[in-house]
Amino acid sequence: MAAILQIRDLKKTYEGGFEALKGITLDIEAGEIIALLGPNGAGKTTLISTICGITEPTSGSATVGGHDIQQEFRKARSMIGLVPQEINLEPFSVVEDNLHYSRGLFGKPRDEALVERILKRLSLWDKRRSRVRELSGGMKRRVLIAKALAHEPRVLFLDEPTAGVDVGLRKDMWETVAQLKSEGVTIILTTHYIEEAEAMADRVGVILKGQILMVEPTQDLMRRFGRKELRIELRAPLDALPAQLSDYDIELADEGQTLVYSYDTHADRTGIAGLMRSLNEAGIVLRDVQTRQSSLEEIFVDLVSEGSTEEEATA
Ligand SMILES: Nc1ncnc2c1ncn2[C@@H]1O[C@H](COP(=O)(O)OP(=O)(O)OP(=O)(O)O)[C@@H](O)[C@H]1O
Repeated sequence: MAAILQIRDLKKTYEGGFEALKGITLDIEAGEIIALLGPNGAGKTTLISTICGITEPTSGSATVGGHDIQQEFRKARSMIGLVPQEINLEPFSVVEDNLHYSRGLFGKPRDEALVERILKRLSLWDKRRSRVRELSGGMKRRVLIAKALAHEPRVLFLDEPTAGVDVGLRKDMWETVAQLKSEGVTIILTTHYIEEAEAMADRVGVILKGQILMVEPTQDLMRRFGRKELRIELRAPLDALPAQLSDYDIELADEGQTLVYSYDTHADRTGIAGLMRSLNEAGIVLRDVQTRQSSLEEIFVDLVSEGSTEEEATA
């Protein structure tokens, strides 16, 4: 099946010559959630704005449901719901009017039942007659999502949906997104919160300086780049590593009180059994052991710093 969103060598140079997108190519399958991760200024918003027709690409192309974003703009755009980073709602507007109005803009007939479903799904039903300015920040964000869904898009862009939202509401938002996915909506979200990508996304795309560094299933990314650490707390501290341990990728920490052994989570053999035997032979007595998997955050920081170094090296 063809990808619902196909992006081909998309470039954007802003007036003044700044290259915000340097050739993005990406396929997104129907029904998946993809998180675009990248530091400030990486080009995430520019990518979304270009696909949504807010910004003109300098070159390259993209299709949504087979419709070219430039040649068939209206068809492509009607398949997209956009939840912008900024809360751009009219403060005096009534919540439900935003949905009816947005549907109208896309030339779709008024549909009370649909608006009711969307508002209920986003826990906004009892606020339907409230004015936007009376709502909390988190509620306003939900109105933005509700509004973006009013014309029944198949693809939803969420540009930093939980920026400035407290932890409880953030989890709430994740549940909403998971529910939308279960209804077949394709979701592309940008985020600074790595845990958000980890919790929600099927795939993660890392964007840096207008380029996609990599796109991988979230689990694969963590397995491939993630390392695990075995931290062994010792009964008595060591001054130096004994010779029996010289073959292991091992370090002393906590002033000799802890041995830290790093190993590949996807290797056939972790070497842990051998290490335990060697410790025994060396007469080292253990007090406690713990394992720790590197987080997506650490992987991301590594990837971004590697990406910057490579770019500098080739510049
Ligand atoms: N209209 C514009 N004219 C010139 N430069 C722009 C314009 N809009 C964005 N840029 C620049 O393009 C780069 C990418 O910006 P963009 O907003 O796409 O990044 P981002 O990855 O979304 O960042 P953030 O996470 O901070 O939102 C930035 O360096 C920004 O200053």
